[in-house]
Amino acid sequence: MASTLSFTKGHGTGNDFVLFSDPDGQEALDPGQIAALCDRHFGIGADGVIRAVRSAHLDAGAAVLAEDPAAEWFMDYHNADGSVAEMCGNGIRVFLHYLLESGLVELAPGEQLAIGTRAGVRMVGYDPLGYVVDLGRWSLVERETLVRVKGLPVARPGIGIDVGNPHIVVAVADAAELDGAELEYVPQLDPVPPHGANVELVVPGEPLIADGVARIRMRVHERGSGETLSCGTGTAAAALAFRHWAGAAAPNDWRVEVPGGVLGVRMVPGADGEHVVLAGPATLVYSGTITLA
Ligand SMILES: N[C@@H](CCC[C@H](N)C(=O)O)C(=O)O
Repeated sequence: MASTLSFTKGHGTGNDFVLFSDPDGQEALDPGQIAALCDRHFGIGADGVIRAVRSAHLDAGAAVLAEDPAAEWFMDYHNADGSVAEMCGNGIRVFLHYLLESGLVELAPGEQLAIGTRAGVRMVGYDPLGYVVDLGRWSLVERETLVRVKGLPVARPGIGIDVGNPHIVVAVADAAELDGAELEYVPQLDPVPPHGANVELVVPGEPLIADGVARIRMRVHERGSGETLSCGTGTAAAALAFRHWAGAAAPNDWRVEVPGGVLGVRMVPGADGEHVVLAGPATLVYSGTITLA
């Protein structure tokens, strides 16, 4: 039977999402419905779907409530093809904006809110410069992957970075090579990582470092969504990979230019190890209703 869904369309630097609220966990969508909503010709069109559900009403919510009982809301994120992802850095920043605009939470500038995700609890907040998320502890994956991207002359080595979800970052030769990559096609990975990966291509800014801030350019092919205009966790992974390559002289403050805008990434000390923090704009574009098949 057909039913109606009230949704809001939002984006962070062009990485776009369909958001809806389901506080009591009554309206989980199946992968086919998610893919239909994200279809850019026959649906609303988006890189992913985000359901706002109380952690108490979701199986995956038990672990986040054990980690932090304050994590009342869970960001139930799905990629455009209907697959589940552990984390979405742009999505969680847009999610906070949506929770605030919908009146589901109250938060003053500079305060932080605990949000449940499949990667664990993440702290989010906002200030006059944008919406900010602490992506938590990151890790380097001890495995080099050979990445073949259509439009690039040779396969290149990629470095694995985990920021709650998996990424492989590849340094390409120059801006022309970055622009020439045909990222609408799925990159070929060897070996294939156990859960797949988002693939980021990066080049240094000119100059790489100015006034204590490092700048890079990035394009991304997202697992489950294809090429997107931005990927928040991807920009964090790209900055972390570049800092790894650049060595001790590299700063902890990064600006990552993506096709949809610029995001800020900062590495900060945490009680449990180094954390990576992502900041940038989050926009709600319109709200509507749609009939679900
Ligand atoms: N766009 C997101 C990442 C979304 C999930 C990703 N496609 C995956 O499967 O891991 C971001 O802003 O981080």
